[in-house]
Amino acid sequence: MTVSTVIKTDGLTKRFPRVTALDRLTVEVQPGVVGLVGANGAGKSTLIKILLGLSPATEGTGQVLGLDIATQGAEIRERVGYMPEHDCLPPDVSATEFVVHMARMSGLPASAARERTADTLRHVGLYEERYRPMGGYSTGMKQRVKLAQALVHDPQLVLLDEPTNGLDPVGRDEMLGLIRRVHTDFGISVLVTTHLLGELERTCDHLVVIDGGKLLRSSSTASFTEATQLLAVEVTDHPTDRDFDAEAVLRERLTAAGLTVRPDGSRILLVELAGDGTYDTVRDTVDDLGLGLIRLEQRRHRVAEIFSADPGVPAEHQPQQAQESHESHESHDEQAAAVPAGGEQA
Ligand SMILES: Nc1ncnc2c1ncn2[C@@H]1O[C@H](COP(=O)(O)OP(=O)(O)OP(=O)(O)O)[C@@H](O)[C@H]1O
Repeated sequence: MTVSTVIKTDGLTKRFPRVTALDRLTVEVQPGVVGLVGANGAGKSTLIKILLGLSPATEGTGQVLGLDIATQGAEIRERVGYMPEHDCLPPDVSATEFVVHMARMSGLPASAARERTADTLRHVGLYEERYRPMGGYSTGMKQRVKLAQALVHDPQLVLLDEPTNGLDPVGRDEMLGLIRRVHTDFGISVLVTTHLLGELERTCDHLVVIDGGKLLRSSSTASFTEATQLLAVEVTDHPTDRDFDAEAVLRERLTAAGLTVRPDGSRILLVELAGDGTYDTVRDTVDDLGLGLIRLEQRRHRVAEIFSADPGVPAEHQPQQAQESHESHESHDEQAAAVPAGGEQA
């Protein structure tokens, strides 16, 4: 373990009477924003509770910030913030009262607790509302309070369990921005869980993917989303001929030029890259046909592919990609990037 390692587990196992929630999980997490990816029931919440020393492992060992999860739970919780998945806020108290209380529980003196609470609530974007009872808060406001209480004691690491749950696309984007800033503005490391993959691709430096309690892969986000050998091509309709099937004719011409082409949905063609000349061939063919180019871009891999590529992962274990794409207000280009290299919509 290097000095800067924030989380390290070795053979971590958690067995419940009817299910093995974690199965010999060995993983190391460095500082930064790290996504813990897995479908519902993959073992994410169980791992977080074990890392906090709140639930004992059945087998295996682990350290958080160099502290032993089996014997130093209290020290870990002093240095780590935790945002639980479920609604845990008392409805009759205000955000200020609640976060001050949590700060006092973490050992801050009264005046420091009040000061830190005001700063932290401002940081997460709660202003006048912070004096109102939380029972009347929207889901987005409640998620912000939960984040604030995780940050109020100035931890070195925060564990955020599904922080975007229940939020609409705008709320999700705001929360993801906040999470990113927790690291960039304050240098706090973040381990964030979600079953929405696109979110993590945009927010995290590194991803740990688990399924059925087992580690599928742990690597940088960039290595999950590296470029494929496919060009996505989208063209305009013919300017004058309404009956001209632009995609079909273009496909025919590109194939005749020696390229391998297949359709991807109704408007996009996927062209296999065969050297640098492929770009020129596509551009010239589109131009010859009197069409305009809307898109000519190299496809990137998606995190979702690790699940579809692993035959051991049944369909019900697949994290949500499609639902997210439909709900999200990503730009047209990002939507396109949501289509895996295999050609089918995830
Ligand atoms: N206290 C418990 N007793 C028995 N089984 C449990 C307990 N807690 C979790 N499990 C089981 O362990 C497995 C992993 O659950 P866990 O909550 O860690 O998954 P998760 O990845 O966090 O999913 P979710 O996003 O749905 O919370 C599931 O099959 C779950 O039913």
